[in-house]
Amino acid sequence: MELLETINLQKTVQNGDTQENILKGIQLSFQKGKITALIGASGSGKSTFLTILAGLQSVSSGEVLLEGNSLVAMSAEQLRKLRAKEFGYVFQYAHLVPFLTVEEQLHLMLDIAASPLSKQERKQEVHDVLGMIDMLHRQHAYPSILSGGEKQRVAIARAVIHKPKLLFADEPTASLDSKRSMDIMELILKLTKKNDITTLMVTHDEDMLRYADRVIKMNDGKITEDRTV
Ligand SMILES: Nc1ncnc2c1ncn2[C@@H]1O[C@H](COP(=O)(O)OP(=O)(O)OP(=O)(O)O)[C@@H](O)[C@H]1O
Repeated sequence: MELLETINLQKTVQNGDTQENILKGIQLSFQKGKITALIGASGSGKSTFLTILAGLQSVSSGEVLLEGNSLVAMSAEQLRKLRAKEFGYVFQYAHLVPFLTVEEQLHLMLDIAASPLSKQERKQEVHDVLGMIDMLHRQHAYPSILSGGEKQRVAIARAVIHKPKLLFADEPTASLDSKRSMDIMELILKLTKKNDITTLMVTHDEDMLRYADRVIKMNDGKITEDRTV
């Protein structure tokens, strides 16, 4: 069974007097552990598609199946639990909680995901992940003193510390220069491959495609290219 699958996925929105079809029957499946990059012109529907798969937006018709279970059929509460436990999110900006230290950001995520780890195991896990992102020296720092790249490293650690099944990344490197972008992608690769996390990433940056196992191109709400790299 595929990890994630969409069946004839459609999204229609009301723009003034007109109805606009922004996703026009998308049929795709995603294998476990792979990194898929979603590319395409501005307005082609990439973020809409990503946020629907991520359980953050509803469909107009069609299905989204996670290990065969319909996200469309879930109640708001079921979806909230699923998102907290099985999904991780990274956006263009880190969106760290300003009044929590670096290590507290990670502990908070383990709390939200209702991690089965004991207190001691959680401490160890946070310590290990901070080591992996080279941020142990900043564990007691607040976000305001961190650089853009450091903030994004913490955001990525926070997105995967609970070992979600899926990581959704919407332009995770868009706010960074090319060296830092590559560092961030290396980190995403390292952390997701280690835990067999499946990654879906929207990007405008051609240089980031080298980190993907698969590249899907969208145009006007449809898939126009799908290649394994
Ligand atoms: N809730 C909404 N109401 C009305 N129109 C919407 C809504 N959400 C998205 N759209 C429109 O649907 C189209 C697709 O938007 P989407 O954000 O998915 O595109 P995108 O490919 O991610 O674009 P970009 O690369 O610029 O971020 C756009 O024309 C957008 O204006």
